[in-house]
Amino acid sequence: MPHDNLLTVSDFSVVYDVDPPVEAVTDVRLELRRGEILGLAGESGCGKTTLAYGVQRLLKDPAVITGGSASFHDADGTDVDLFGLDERAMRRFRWDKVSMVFQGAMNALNPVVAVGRQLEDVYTTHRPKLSRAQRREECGQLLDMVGVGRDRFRSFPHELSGGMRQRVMIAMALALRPQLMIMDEPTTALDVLMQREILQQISDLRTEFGFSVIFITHDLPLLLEISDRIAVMRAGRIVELDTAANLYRGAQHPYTRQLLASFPSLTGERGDFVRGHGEPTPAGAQR
Ligand SMILES: Nc1ncnc2c1ncn2[C@@H]1O[C@H](COP(=O)(O)OP(=O)(O)OP(=O)(O)O)[C@@H](O)[C@H]1O
Repeated sequence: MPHDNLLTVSDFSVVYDVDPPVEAVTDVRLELRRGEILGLAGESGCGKTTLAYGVQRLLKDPAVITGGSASFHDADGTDVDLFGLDERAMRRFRWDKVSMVFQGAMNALNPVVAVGRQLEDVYTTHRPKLSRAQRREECGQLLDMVGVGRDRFRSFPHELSGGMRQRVMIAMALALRPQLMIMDEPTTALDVLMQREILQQISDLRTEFGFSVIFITHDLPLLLEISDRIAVMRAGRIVELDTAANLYRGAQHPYTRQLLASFPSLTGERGDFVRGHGEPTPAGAQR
């Protein structure tokens, strides 16, 4: 039986070794459940990206992991100590188990290669045993799943809108069926309608495939809608972690309340945080 959690992070700390040193993440404890969408909220500079990249050991100098551990509970029943793997094993782990979609990802596509071909390359590199026909079929399915459509296989990036290109990147992130997807402001550059459609799709795909998502954004109203649970970070620490519904209805920490109150769409006329008609419904509130 696989562990209920996918990832356990304990007492994790990261310092940027500059003068004076920046304590970007301090003593973070986090348990990510299998199949959940966990939102990471907090103001710019509070350490969200450092935390998400740090547990995958993707940070470079001057970042120094000064303490803590991270354990990945693989669906096959094994526990992987992320800070104990050598570089090679870590690279393989990142490809097989985790994938990332970030804000500018859609601009990372090669402009002179058709998007389907770029998707196919993921399989050529990482699933060399697949036949060409199998690869093509997988790519077609993926393009359909993310709402691009397999008929766009031969399109070049410039022939697709930003939203479509970002969907192609999501297809790539899904290609190897990761257990964890880390999304860092993946829809921030897109218009609201496109943003909504993509988020709905991510949520549906998560239900279908059972992967977990760590979703990073400073857009708290959006997190309330799509997350199962939300961790609120401030100055490198998680100050509150609860279901979206509980945070929305009764945040405990003054900073969380302050953060909620800073979004006009969540506040009343006097700027208080209130619940009312037409407000976004937190994901967890419907269950
Ligand atoms: N290379 C670096 N050198 C020094 N300090 C850094 C470096 N990268 C980040 N920091 C600092 O570490 C802290 C956390 O930054 P981080 O990018 O993790 O925050 P964030 O919450 O993801 O912010 P944003 O939403 O703006 O991306 C900030 O104070 C930032 O200035």
